[in-house]
Amino acid sequence: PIYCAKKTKTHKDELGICRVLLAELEAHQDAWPFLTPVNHRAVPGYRKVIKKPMDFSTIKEKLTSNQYLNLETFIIDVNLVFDNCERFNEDDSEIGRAGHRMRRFFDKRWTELLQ
Ligand SMILES: Cc1nnc(-c2cnn(C)c2N)n1CCCn1ccnc1
Repeated sequence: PIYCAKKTKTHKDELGICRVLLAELEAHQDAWPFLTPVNHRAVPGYRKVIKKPMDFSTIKEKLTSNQYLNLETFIIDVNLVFDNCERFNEDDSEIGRAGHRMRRFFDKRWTELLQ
């Protein structure tokens, strides 16, 4: 059609996309470092270095308690998981590599879902 309005997504549509994306992140084989909050009592330096801890279970709790205004605020929290991982872990480490793989997977999936 000549006139093609950009279909705006309702809040419900966006939250549906967040649920799909989070389920895929949690199911990913490289998700294991990010499934639950880092135990900062057991990980020296973590609380000092990482000002805003974030993990997939916390994101799920925020999603189910309607704390995300839109897809963007959800994406900000997911990226926080990966940015924290990069800050605290060497690129050439098990957890560092898992973080890079998960970020690449997430970037690919949300751009696909938004097309
Ligand atoms: C996420 C994340 N970023 N850094 C760590 C971590 C935890 N301990 N150490 C020495 C790190 N560098 N994590 C959490 C990884 C959670 N984990 C570790 C083994 N199974 C889950």
